[in-house]
Amino acid sequence: MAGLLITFEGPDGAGKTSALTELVPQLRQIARQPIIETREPGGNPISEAIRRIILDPQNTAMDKRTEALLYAAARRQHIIEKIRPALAADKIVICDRFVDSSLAYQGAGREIGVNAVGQMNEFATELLTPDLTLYLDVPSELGLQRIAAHRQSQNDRLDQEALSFHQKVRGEYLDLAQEYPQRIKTIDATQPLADVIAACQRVITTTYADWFK
Ligand SMILES: Nc1ncnc2c1ncn2[C@@H]1O[C@H](COP(=O)(O)OP(=O)(O)OP(=O)(O)O)[C@@H](O)[C@H]1O
Ligand SMILES: Cc1cn([C@H]2C[C@H](O)[C@@H](COP(=O)(O)O)O2)c(=O)[nH]c1=O
Repeated sequence: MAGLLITFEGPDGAGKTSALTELVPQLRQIARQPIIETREPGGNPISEAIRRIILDPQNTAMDKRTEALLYAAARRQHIIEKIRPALAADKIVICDRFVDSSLAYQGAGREIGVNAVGQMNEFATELLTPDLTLYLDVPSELGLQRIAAHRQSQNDRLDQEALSFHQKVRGEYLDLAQEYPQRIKTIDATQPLADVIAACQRVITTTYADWFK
């Protein structure tokens, strides 16, 4: 058995972090293998340091290709230090964001091009692809409203982007979900959080029934 890589994706404010906070402990109770929860950019000290640089609102001078390279560099280190060893040990890795984020945010949002960003990530990941991706879909306006309503600290550099940027990001996620329907399952994240969590759990446990009691 090789491990399972399950990723969560969505526009800012879709509720991935909120959903995972409740979902992962629930899944741990019924999983037959250990679950590793992690996130991108981040997941280990080097990648978390890169995260701080990328998201720092002071870094207004950052070029969009520099940004894309930094996300890919953080991802590479994350895969080497954490994801690959966990998969090799047959664990279930649940990751908040992965390559689809780069395709949506840098490829479409920053208009670098989805193919160019995809190629760069093929180099970084050596083609490691999630087994399953849950895409939490919300209209960009709602995602941004949620962030504004619950803001506890200064917005990060990407949260501060214009609505049109976030709309391009969501548009690319919707295209990816159409292109890869076997891997990417769309969850309506405008529902109450409890329903979003239940829907995610249902998709994971029915798709990988053998992995759960
Ligand atoms: N289904 C929901 N209904 C209403 N509010 C929600 C829902 N899901 C999350 N929220 C609220 O929206 C805000 C953003 O949620 P969260 O931080 O989980 O999103 P996220 O997808 O992780 O966003 P980001 O990628 O920007 O970190 C939080 O304050 C959370 O309480
Ligand atoms: C992995 C990845 C992330 N992003 C963006 C998406 C978000 O705006 C931030 C990460 O913050 P979160 O609160 O942890 O969701 O970074 C991106 O643009 N490209 C990527 O590859």
